[in-house]
Amino acid sequence: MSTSRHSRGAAGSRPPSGEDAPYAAVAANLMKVYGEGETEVRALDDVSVGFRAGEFTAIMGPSGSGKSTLMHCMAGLDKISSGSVRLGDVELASLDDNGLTHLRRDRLGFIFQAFNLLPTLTALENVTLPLDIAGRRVDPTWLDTVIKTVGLGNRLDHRPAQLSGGQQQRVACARALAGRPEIVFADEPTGNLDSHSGTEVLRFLRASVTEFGQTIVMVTHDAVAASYADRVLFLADGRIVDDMAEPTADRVLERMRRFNRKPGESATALSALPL
Ligand SMILES: Nc1ncnc2c1ncn2[C@@H]1O[C@H](COP(=O)(O)OP(=O)(O)OP(=O)(O)O)[C@@H](O)[C@H]1O
Repeated sequence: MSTSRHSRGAAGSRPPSGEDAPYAAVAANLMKVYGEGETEVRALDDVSVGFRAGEFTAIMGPSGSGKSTLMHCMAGLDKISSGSVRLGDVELASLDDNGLTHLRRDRLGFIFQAFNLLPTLTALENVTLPLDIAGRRVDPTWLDTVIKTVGLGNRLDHRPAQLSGGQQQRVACARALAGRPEIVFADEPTGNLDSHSGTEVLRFLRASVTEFGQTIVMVTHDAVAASYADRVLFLADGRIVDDMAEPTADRVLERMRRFNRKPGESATALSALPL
């Protein structure tokens, strides 16, 4: 497995990220409880975290640790039990359902594992659909840049069924970026792709951060995918238990293995275990 990082280097046009960058989203003492009484589950247990503008963050952790719940709460897709979530200067709890719908539509981009393209529309129509629905003007120069970066040039007239999985996910990536969202939330974007297509999608996400200053938050189970990020947050039992800067696949894998290790067991004894 490669230990290399993925060219996070500062491009000339890149806005400041790192310690000085403003936060695109902040959660403070975030709690999310499902059910009650004996069936109560604390999916998020007092989570406080900030996502800096222009940074690519991966969220990892064992199954059931709260990754999807955190992403859904940050994106206004799920109501929180207590605490606070702010996107830019907007407190999500202050918005009603209509306000949340507008916020998601106008300020956020989404990429899902299952592409979620409309089968009757062409690739280009899928890319511009959210803007068309919102009645927003498509910036032709920006659209051109996104489509070139994602490498879809000669397939814009194709319908999803005429595209490979990797091409469909690249359409979904272009759709997420077309409206210049403040944050793109990606939920296992490479989960349905072979490694070659997955690499193409991850390179595009990386490039959109490095070259355009996009902010991305991505849930993944894949250490290689996480190594494209600037930072990896590790969740366990609804809490953030680690925060790794400039990850490599090997360091991420080693950290994930520690979740499976019983006290006293050595790293070598478990190194052959499948995750
Ligand atoms: N709608 C729901 N109702 C009840 N419990 C839920 C609901 N959604 C999630 N949970 C519980 O909350 C906890 C966190 O779930 P979540 O889906 O966020 O974990 P995850 O880390 O994304 O898991 P995976 O890697 O398997 O997708 C789990 O115990 C899960 O069973």
